[in-house]
Amino acid sequence: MIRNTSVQRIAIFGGSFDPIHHGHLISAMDCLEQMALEKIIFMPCARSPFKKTNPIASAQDRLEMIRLAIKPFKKFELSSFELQSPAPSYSIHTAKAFQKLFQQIELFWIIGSDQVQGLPKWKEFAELIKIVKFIVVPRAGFPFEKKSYLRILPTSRYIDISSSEIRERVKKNLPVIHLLPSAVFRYIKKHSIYLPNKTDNEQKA
Ligand SMILES: Nc1ncnc2c1ncn2[C@@H]1O[C@H](COP(=O)(O)OP(=O)(O)OP(=O)(O)O)[C@@H](O)[C@H]1O
Ligand SMILES: O=C(O)c1ccc[n+]([C@@H]2O[C@H](COP(=O)([O-])O)[C@@H](O)[C@H]2O)c1
Repeated sequence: MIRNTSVQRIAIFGGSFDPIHHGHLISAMDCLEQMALEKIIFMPCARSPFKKTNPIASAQDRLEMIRLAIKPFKKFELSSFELQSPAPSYSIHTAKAFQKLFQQIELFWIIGSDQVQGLPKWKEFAELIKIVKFIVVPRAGFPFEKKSYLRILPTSRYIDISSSEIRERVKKNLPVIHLLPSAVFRYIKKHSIYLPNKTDNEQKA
């Protein structure tokens, strides 16, 4: 493992990314620019702790879709760290591991505002907020209050796109090309992901 000795402002962007979409990419770029981050690490989870079912697309497909989506962005990186451990993926484990990787790091964790209310229920929350500060990207319908552990973008915007909408639209054979990068769209088509004939169990990670 290579150790980095300079102080860096790094954010982890954790999620199911089932699939990654323009909402994720716009949020990440807004965070990068407005919070003066050095880089953003996209961190697909095995399964989010509060979600009862596994993602529909396999871990390999979600990784590949993220790889394709972030290719044009120099400061976006991808990690398979959470996919190498059994579900669920607890952010405290990831945060501790990344803190150890760097000698001096200011670590952030990007979330949509739909996550803010449930944050205090995250595993080892008191410990987690000693390691990361959460950068909140607003989502329509999810207002939130300021807290010491939250960082709010100076100029924020709403991007009303979700992975669940995309999955539903693919199932119904409705267009989704406007909601995600075209390389991801082509990947979904080529590998027949999110089609109605595949049950959730058949498609589990
Ligand atoms: N359009 C968006 N605007 C702001 N934040 C978003 C947006 N989409 C997702 N996020 C945030 O990105 C993180 C990862 O989200 P996730 O991969 O679960 O996507 P999602 O679109 O919320 O998925 P689903 O619809 O399946 O719940 C979460 O913190 C979520 O709140
Ligand atoms: O650590 C926790 O307890 C915890 C609880 C809920 C969500 N998370 C993380 O939050 C990220 C977004 O999750 P989700 O549900 O929007 O896919 C993902 O990286 C999850 O692992 C983490």
